[in-house]
Amino acid sequence: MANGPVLVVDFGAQYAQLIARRVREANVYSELVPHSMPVDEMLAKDPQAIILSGGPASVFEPGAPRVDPKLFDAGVPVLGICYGFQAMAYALGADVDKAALGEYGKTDTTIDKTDGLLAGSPAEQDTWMSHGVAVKTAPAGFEVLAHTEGAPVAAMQDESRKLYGVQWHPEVKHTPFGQKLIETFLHQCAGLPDNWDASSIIEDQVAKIREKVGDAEVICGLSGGVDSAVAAALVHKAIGDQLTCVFVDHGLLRKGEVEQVKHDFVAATGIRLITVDAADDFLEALKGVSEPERKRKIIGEKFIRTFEKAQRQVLEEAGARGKEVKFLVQGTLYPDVVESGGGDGAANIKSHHNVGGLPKDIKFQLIEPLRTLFKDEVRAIGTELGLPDEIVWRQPFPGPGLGIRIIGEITRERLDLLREADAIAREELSRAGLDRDIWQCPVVLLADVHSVGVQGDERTYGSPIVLRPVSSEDAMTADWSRVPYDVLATISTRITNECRQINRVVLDCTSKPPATIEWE
Ligand SMILES: Nc1ncnc2c1ncn2[C@@H]1O[C@H](COP(=O)(O)OP(=O)(O)OP(=O)(O)O)[C@@H](O)[C@H]1O
Ligand SMILES: O=c1[nH]c(=O)c2[nH+]cn([C@@H]3O[C@H](COP(=O)(O)O)[C@@H](O)[C@H]3O)c2[nH]1
Ligand SMILES: NC(=O)CC[C@H](N)C(=O)O
Ligand SMILES: [Mg+2]
Repeated sequence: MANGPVLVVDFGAQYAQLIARRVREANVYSELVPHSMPVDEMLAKDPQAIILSGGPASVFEPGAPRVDPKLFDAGVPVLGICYGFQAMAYALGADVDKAALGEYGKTDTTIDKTDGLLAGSPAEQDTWMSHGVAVKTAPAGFEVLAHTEGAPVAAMQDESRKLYGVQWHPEVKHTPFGQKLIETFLHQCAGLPDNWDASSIIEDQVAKIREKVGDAEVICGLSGGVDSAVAAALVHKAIGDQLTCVFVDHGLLRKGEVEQVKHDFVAATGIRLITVDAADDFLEALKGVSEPERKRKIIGEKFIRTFEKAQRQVLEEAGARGKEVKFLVQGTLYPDVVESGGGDGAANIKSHHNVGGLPKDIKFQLIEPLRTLFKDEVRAIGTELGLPDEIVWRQPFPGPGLGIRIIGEITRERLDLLREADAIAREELSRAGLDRDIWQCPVVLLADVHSVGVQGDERTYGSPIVLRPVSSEDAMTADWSRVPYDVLATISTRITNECRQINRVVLDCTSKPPATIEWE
């Protein structure tokens, strides 16, 4: 039997990685490949099964990506989802055309046959749909398993060839039986064992890192956050003392952060760490800049220059004078990549400093063992590696730090002010026991906005502070947290009393989408 990965073929879907992630959740190894990869190359990977993703195109239009029918004769189980399902049906000669009724969102679905792919499924169920094209008749050899008002064939299978397709999206949380369908496809239809979990990811990455690095020296950009701590622990497991972590104090950190990271990280991991004070350098380069993308690009470049400059000190501390540092480890996750426009056909929402903000002439080779994963998976790996809860459950803090939380130009005075307000908010949220309920709470200074206040019978004309507490699972979507009013009241009173220039505290009650978590 094949023992390669389950291949997820990306047709430009919003959530192709989400399919790969659901497969991992079913304890099966998966890899994402672009639809432009020739079928022979896909089959050369010895896939145990193939999932065809959704996508924006209409399969009958010129230029739409097609599937080579050869794929269906290879004896590999295939599941088509939405566009992937339509493309499969079209390639096998079915009638695929504009739907009589487009279906977007929750859709009543009738299951005609609870068998094979839909074994054990309730006869009526809600599914999440997003389609304007429909499969009108099933290809020869297939049986129809389900229909909806707009999709005469909403699910189909040919058990003898192990080919399956669904019009709906089983990968989204809003399809209640979605994960069950994916598990049935993998374990029952394709007969795959569940043998892939956090410890397999660790083993796999450790082997890959060892092979790539050899006896070279490696640095890791360490922020004290979850992602870089887990990446560092993983690389340390692979190459031990060849790794040195570099923590950059860019002047955009929160109150007390430098001391806390230095102490906690080394105490928890014993990994060698050097701290570089680069605040003057970063703040000089950011002088006069208010446009968020420019800030991000400057910060991304300065990080790399700082790592380059730190090289000599790193080699000295590592007892490796005369060698060079060839690799840079970063704790990049998939959301950083997709938001920076790095997904196949995905839009650039913001250039995360560690992906879209990197300079072109970077001379390090990157090691990013978490690049295809989501935060909750990374947390599971951190726990498996033995990192303490304080690190694994730390709230995210963006690499560009307070630099993207001052709306307007960054100055030392504004940073000091924001640092105080942020420290108060964090202290009160922790005191109220809300640390685990809240994913993170950006505190944002609207530096160029002024409003009138009255303090001590005097007129003031100060700037507002925004509180942005959110709940989330993976930062791809988020909701605003319903923090109790009395906690908000305490934070507001303390900030306006203790930070003289602030005369107003406001709450951001917007979900993501339409907003993002950070303001810039
Ligand atoms: N102050 C810093 N010094 C060195 N490297 C940094 C710093 N801030 C960020 N980085 C690098 O950039 C990467 C991306 O930052 P990001 O904030 O997404 O991750 P993180 O800080 O490790 O985790 P979290 O999302 O939990 O804050 C980090 O994993 C790390 O490699
Ligand atoms: O390391 C980072 N570099 C960045 O440039 C960056 N921008 C946003 N973030 C963090 O990513 C998550 C999603 O943020 P947004 O909803 O604001 O896009 C949230 O957790 C943000 O704090 C960043 N992290
Ligand atoms: N989400 C999808 O994969 C959509 C498929 C196709 N573009 C349709 O509208 O039916
Ligand atoms: Mg961070």
